[in-house]
Amino acid sequence: MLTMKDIVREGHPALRQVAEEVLLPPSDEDKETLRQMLEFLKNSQDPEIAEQYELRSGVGLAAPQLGINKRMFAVHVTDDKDNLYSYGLFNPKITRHSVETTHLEGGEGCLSVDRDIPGDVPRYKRITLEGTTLENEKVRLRLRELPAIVFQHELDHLNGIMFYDRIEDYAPETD
Ligand SMILES: Cc1nc(NNC(=O)[C@H](CC2CCCC2)CN(O)CO)c(F)c(N2CCN3CCOC[C@@H]3C2)n1
Ligand code: NI
Repeated sequence: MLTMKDIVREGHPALRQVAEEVLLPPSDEDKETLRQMLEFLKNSQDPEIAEQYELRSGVGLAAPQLGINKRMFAVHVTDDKDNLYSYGLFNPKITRHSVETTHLEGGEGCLSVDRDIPGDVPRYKRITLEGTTLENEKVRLRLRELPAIVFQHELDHLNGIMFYDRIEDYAPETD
């Protein structure tokens, strides 16, 4: 099973690369890796398992965070209407997005970043994302709010972008 020791941290070159497309149909090895990533997220959201294996909780995980330079990520997140979005996706891409943006209250974090970095991370409020599932089926997802934010955070990892790259540096407010 994957644990925190498998997750690379800031400074590892994989976090700043543009990951390579996965050849389809996905190999058994790529499917196994993606399945393990999804399992990590589920484990990390189980209080007992998370405590036992000292896992930081996650709702998303991208292959570059394992030092794997491939365009694939896993998401396991529930939205405000209790809809569960649980996917392992190969070669995801955003095909449409709202002009409107949103951000996570309290900012974002990252399992590859061992420090708190405050600041709003602007994300599209709504996105349409296409990709290939673990069952090698093309899927088109229309996402909004938290799921949309999570998928955008993971897609950024496939392009070597960290959440704090998107925090605008405001001039300090003059009182
Ligand atoms: C929002 C949130 N971010 C958590 N961690 N950070 C991550 O997932 C990073 C990715 C997220 C950071 C901001 C957007 C994407 C990992 N990243 O670095 C991957 O690239 C959480 F753990 C979490 N939840 C809420 C739901 N809860 C259900 C019960 O179990 C605990 C779980 C905790 N919500
Ligand atoms: Ni991250």
